[in-house]
Amino acid sequence: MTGPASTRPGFTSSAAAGRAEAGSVEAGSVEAGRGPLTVHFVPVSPWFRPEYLPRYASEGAAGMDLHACTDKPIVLEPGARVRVPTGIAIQLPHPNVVALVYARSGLAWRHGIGLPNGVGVIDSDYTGEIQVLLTNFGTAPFTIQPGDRIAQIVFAPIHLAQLVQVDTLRPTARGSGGFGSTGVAGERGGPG
Ligand SMILES: O=c1ccn([C@H]2C[C@H](O)[C@@H](COP(=O)(O)OP(=O)(O)OP(=O)(O)O)O2)c(=O)[nH]1
Repeated sequence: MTGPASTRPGFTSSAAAGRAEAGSVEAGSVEAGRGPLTVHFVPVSPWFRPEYLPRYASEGAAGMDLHACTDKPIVLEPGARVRVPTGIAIQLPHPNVVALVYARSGLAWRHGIGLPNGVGVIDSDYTGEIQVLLTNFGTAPFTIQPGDRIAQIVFAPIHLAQLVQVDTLRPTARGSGGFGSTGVAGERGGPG
């Protein structure tokens, strides 16, 4: 049974997932952080298939899942790292937009698969293939099959900062305290 059609850009129900076509990401406002964002993409791999197009897996998902676009499985030994192609290159519409590649928590929890770079930052002027760096932090070899959803990509507005030197900074309660200065117990308060 098919549920009500989603109006969310980039989201397709599993029934419709296979119908997504290259170039079919919907248009919308390009204003950063203000709703739908048009992101042009081109398939750049001979192994790319329409079902590898990133999409939101649920109506409220923040990230689109990225698929491994490979011709054969990749075996990731414990401690090893690999660069997994996704088969697509994107054009971010504005310098104030960034795409961020994050781990999938299920892979991290179940298999110890994470990103050695923490978060992948896709610059607005990068037009190469998006690649996902993965490390096997677990204890058993992990096999990535072609088409597997290996990470997720989040589009976010950013500020481009201008650094201005000043003599002093505005006082705050925290001041220079950091790196655990508030302790770990439920109630806040520094150690001792
Ligand atoms: O997980 C990632 C991280 C980066 N990139 C691409 C997009 C990004 O715009 C480019 C450069 O990434 P970054 O700035 O993190 O790399 P760098 O080590 O600083 O290299 P560069 O000197 O090329 O900027 O590589 C990916 O495809 N996946």
